[in-house]
Amino acid sequence: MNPSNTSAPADLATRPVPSKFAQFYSLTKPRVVQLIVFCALIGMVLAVPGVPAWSEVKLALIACLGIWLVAGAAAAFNCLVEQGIDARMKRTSWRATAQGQISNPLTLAFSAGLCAVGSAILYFWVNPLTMWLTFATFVGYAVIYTVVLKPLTPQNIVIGGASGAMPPVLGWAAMTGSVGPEALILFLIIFLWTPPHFWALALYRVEDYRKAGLPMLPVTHGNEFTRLQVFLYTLVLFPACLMPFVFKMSGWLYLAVAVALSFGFSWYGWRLWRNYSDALARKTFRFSLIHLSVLFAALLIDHYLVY
Ligand code: HEM
Ligand SMILES: CC(C)=CCC/C(C)=C/CC/C(C)=C/COP(=O)(O)OP(=O)(O)O
Repeated sequence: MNPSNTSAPADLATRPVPSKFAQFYSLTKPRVVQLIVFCALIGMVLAVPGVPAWSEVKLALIACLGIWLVAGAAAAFNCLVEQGIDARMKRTSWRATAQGQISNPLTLAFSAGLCAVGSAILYFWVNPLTMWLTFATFVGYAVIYTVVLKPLTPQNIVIGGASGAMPPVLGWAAMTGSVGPEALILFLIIFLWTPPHFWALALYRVEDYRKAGLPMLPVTHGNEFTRLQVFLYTLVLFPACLMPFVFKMSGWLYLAVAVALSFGFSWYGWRLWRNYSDALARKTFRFSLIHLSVLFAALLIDHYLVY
């Protein structure tokens, strides 16, 4: 057992131990990675004008698999590195690595295995550019964000967010063998979305982060400053979300959805800034997930309506 799990909350003791498969699967942070792969898929869809040929559908599915495996590997590596921190935080103390249910060599082998298989799929069945960009994203999140930036600076998630924003670029590269300006617009949207997404959560989890000794913005700069940053980022994100329409990547349906979602997110940001409660911060975090999922789904639907 990992000695650090002595500080885990008491209710963990009463939880049934998940199966080995479930333990390994949860290390890949499945829900985050699902949205990541979905964003990559939208990059693929927008890269192919009109209705795709069967060969393009197959290529997209294979690329999704490769990106999914490497993203899961990055998440598992993060769990390995952060097991001590995870054990100190209520939200993450249940993780198999924090609980000492999976040994370090096994977690490392799992992460390396997923990364190797995913990279091989991308290299041989998609294209080398996508493999290298995906591998760079792995290093960006697993090493630069997790190991270097997270314990160092409250701007960790702003800089580290660049790796989370890469999926549409990976998707575009998978279908075209290049990186188009349209993919960079989608990158910009996720890049600007990440700070309000994460800081809304960090606001109501601030005690977790304080206990873990991590310099997240609400710990280093306080609640009020972080709320202002959340609000300002939702405002800057607003015009970025309109760019796909402005640059003719999408039509009126997307524009309507983007305006509604952006008003919604800014409205949450404004209310959070003016009148803080943990409940509202939690709702803002949840809305961030709806915002990105529905925005990208609108790009997908619009793409096939327009063509
Ligand atoms: C450096 C960038 C990011 C940071 C620091 C971050 C942080 C977090 C954290 C701490 C959670 C956990 C919430 C919880 O356990 O209650 C979370 C949840 C989530 N994040 Fe992010 N995130 C980032 C980027 C992204 C990106 C790029 C995506 C997708 C494109 C994403 C999608 C999600 C989803 C779907 C959840 C919900 C997971 C669940 O309900 O289990 N995140 N994020
Ligand atoms: C190859 C590829 C596409 C990689 C994608 C990288 C990736 C998984 C990005 C998502 C970002 C993420 C899970 C942040 C969680 O923050 P955290 O690690 O600070 O959260 P925690 O406190 O829950 O560990």
